[in-house]
Amino acid sequence: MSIKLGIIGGGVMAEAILSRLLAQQIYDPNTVLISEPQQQRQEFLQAKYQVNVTSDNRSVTQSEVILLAIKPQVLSTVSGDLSELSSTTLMISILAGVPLKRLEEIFLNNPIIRVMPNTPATVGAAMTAIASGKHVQSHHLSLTKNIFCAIGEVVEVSESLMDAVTGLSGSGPAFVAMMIEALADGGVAAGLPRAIALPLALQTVLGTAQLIQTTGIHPAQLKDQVTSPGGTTIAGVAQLEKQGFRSAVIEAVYAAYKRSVELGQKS
Ligand SMILES: NC(=O)C1=CN([C@@H]2O[C@H](COP(=O)(O)OP(=O)(O)OC[C@H]3O[C@@H](n4cnc5c(N)ncnc54)[C@H](OP(=O)(O)O)[C@@H]3O)[C@@H](O)[C@H]2O)C=CC1
Ligand SMILES: O=C(O)[C@@H]1CCC=N1
Repeated sequence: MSIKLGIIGGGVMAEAILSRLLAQQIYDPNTVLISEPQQQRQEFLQAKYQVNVTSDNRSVTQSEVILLAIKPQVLSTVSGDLSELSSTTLMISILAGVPLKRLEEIFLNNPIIRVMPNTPATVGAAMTAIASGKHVQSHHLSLTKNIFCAIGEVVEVSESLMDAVTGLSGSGPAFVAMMIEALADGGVAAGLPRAIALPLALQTVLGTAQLIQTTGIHPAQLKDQVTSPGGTTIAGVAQLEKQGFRSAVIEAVYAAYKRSVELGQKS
């Protein structure tokens, strides 16, 4: 069977996307080829997902779609392997920071779409932003939306916003995971067994996100609703403000954005 989806780099994000695409039957495993240097990782991916694997990036060049899922730092090395690329292959890059302009210098005539998904892809709850390059036609965009709608929500943005997207929703799962961990630690400090604290923390974050999403309430209004006069919540809120919680989160997203810009300049 011919290869429809070639993936270069079989790491964390490739697996997060692949697992969902196969579960949703967007691709048959026979039609997927992953190029990955580590033999142990190849064997793992082949055994778990029944996909084709290789260590030779050149084997992927005739795929209908190529998902570039390597680190931005190895793009130059990988581009040398793709000199025989078919000009009809749709290139989808999830590389943080790397601009379309740079990708179009490498893959001269190919349609290229810059995409920033996130790891909740594994459970179909990703947030993905996409920006199209100059050779992209409507059928390329439809194909890309079809792929990324299968792993969660999709938004089309101007490329100039992609580094900011990367700082927020690309890196965001790590920040939220730290918040969940810290909430659970707080519960443990207050005497809860960890086995109880973690599910409480998790459901609190999940439920709050659902509440804000479903009702459309502003986050500040929800905070006010929870905060009884002279009560427990305002005592906690005062501590968060004293410790610079909101500022820390803002600065985290901004630092991730700046790093995305920097990675693009180095690519
Ligand atoms: N992790 C995330 O949450 C997100 C990541 N991204 C982007 O996705 C990309 C991949 O990130 P992530 O999955 O976290 O990284 P990983 O390091 O987990 O995956 C990259 C994979 O590429 C392999 N690789 C290295 N060199 C080559 C090569 N020359 N040819 C083919 N494969 C190679 C690596 O192998 P080895 O380990 O042996 O080096 C590794 O398995 C990055 O560009 C990142 O910016 C985008 C959104 C979210
Ligand atoms: O940390 C990184 O560079 C990648 C990009 C977005 C999430 N992870």
